[in-house]
Amino acid sequence: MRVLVADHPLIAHKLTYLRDRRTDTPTFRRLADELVTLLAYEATREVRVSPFEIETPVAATTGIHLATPKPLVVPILRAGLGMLDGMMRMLPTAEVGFLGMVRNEETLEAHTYANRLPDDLDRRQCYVLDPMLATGGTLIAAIRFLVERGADDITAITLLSAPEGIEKVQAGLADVEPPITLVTGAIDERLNEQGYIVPGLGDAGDRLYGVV
Ligand SMILES: O=P(O)(O)OC[C@H]1O[C@H](OP(=O)(O)OP(=O)(O)O)[C@H](O)[C@@H]1O
Ligand SMILES: O=c1cc[nH]c(=O)[nH]1
Ligand SMILES: [Mg+2]
Repeated sequence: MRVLVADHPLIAHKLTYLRDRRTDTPTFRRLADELVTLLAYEATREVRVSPFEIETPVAATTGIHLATPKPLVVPILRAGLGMLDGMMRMLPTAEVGFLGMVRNEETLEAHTYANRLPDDLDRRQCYVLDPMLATGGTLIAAIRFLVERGADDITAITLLSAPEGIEKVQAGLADVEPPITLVTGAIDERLNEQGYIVPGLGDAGDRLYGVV
């Protein structure tokens, strides 16, 4: 897996306010939305395009547009939904599929409770959205799901990642053939005993949806 940390002062600035426990839910949501648009710029560098003929008021020219089949954006419910609008602003014609996954707070195992994805993802480029990569269990399960259905190029976008989780994803997907890229806003210090990212931002789902 290729790991890209989007190293930019605007991203670090917005992440600082996102982390701050004093940041209220509406501001948290807005910052998550803004951050994903910045991360999407890096994450879509290799989005597939095809030539497209147009005429400007001055001359005929060849431009590009998104190739078909269109990319698939997959937010992982619940917290990944907070990144969907920002991503769709960047890729307005992409298709959206949903995966509902939740971590068991004791065992930290990821459990899939909802799947609304196309059955056939043959040759599809997929963008997985989840703000947090902690132990990595959720991302491994989500990526395996997509690969089993034929996805041939997968980019995960996270706002924060833990070093232990990145290592686990590398090891857990070592046998997976399609190229996998992780674009993240920052790699934090570590996980704590409860599997939370340190310093992190707390529970992303709770902070996005006002459960405190
Ligand atoms: O890397 P992992 O250890 O698997 O943890 C990361 C997952 O935990 C959070 O979701 P959570 O299970 O809290 O569900 P939620 O989005 O509904 O809050 C987060 O949004 C990731 O999906
Ligand atoms: O720090 C963490 C780890 C998992 N899920 C979260 O929402 N936050
Ligand atoms: Mg949660």
